Amino acid sequence: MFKIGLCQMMGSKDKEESRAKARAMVSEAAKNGAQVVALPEMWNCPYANEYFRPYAEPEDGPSVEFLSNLARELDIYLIGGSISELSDNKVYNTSYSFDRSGNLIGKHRKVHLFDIAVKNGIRFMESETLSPGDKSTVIDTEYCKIGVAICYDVRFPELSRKMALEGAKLIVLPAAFNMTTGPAHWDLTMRARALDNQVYFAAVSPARDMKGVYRAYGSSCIATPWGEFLAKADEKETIVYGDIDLDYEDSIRQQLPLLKHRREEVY
Ligand SMILES: O=C(O)CCC(=O)C(=O)O
Repeated sequence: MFKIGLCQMMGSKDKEESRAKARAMVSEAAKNGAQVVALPEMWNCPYANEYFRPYAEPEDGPSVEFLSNLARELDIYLIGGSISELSDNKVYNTSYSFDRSGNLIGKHRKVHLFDIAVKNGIRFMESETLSPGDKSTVIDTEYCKIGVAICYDVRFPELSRKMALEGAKLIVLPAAFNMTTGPAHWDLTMRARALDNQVYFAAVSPARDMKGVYRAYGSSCIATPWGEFLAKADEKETIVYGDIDLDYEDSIRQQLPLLKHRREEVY
């Protein structure tokens, strides 16, 4: 059993301010006993194509160093939301994860780019500026294996299934759904990925900024292997906590052995 804390933070256009906010919220989560803490998608960059390249940093840039130091100082596992990464002149939406000593133990580049145009709703074309990653990501911790994916990645059940089959007991999703697809699909999708893989599924959004360039749906949440919400936020800045009970997960998997009943030869 361990405690996770999801920091539903309000980012800023000013990177220094975003770092200060992240430091304050991650520190509070650690003080309140969270051993694994997560930040949202693009926590230090406004969520719009025009900002991704100017805000992008290489892996040896200040934001990765900041996250590593924070994990070490607070003695926690930190899933560092996502930031804009610059590599070989390409820009990626990338999540870095750290152990208690601040070592980088995982790097996930968003695999599925968010290119959608919903009638009378949102249009967003991440592929205008971002390049996709090409790997799934499962990190090893002293508690369990943790899968990491980013936002739109949640819509592709194959990715979560792959991580579950690789042993992930918890999947953490830095995400920033919007006010069109959030109300329609957020709850359902997070609970479905938890239920169909019998994992804990934790999604961490930015808080909703009514003055910002993007209105995030908020609603950071933890769904259980039984498909229920253990905890869920509204749209305001807050920290969501939950106890990840691996014995409970095992017992669900024993009582309802979905993963064992798969018939891969049929499909
Ligand atoms: O899938 C959605 O509806 C939202 C996805 C998104 O906002 C993202 O990938 O950043």
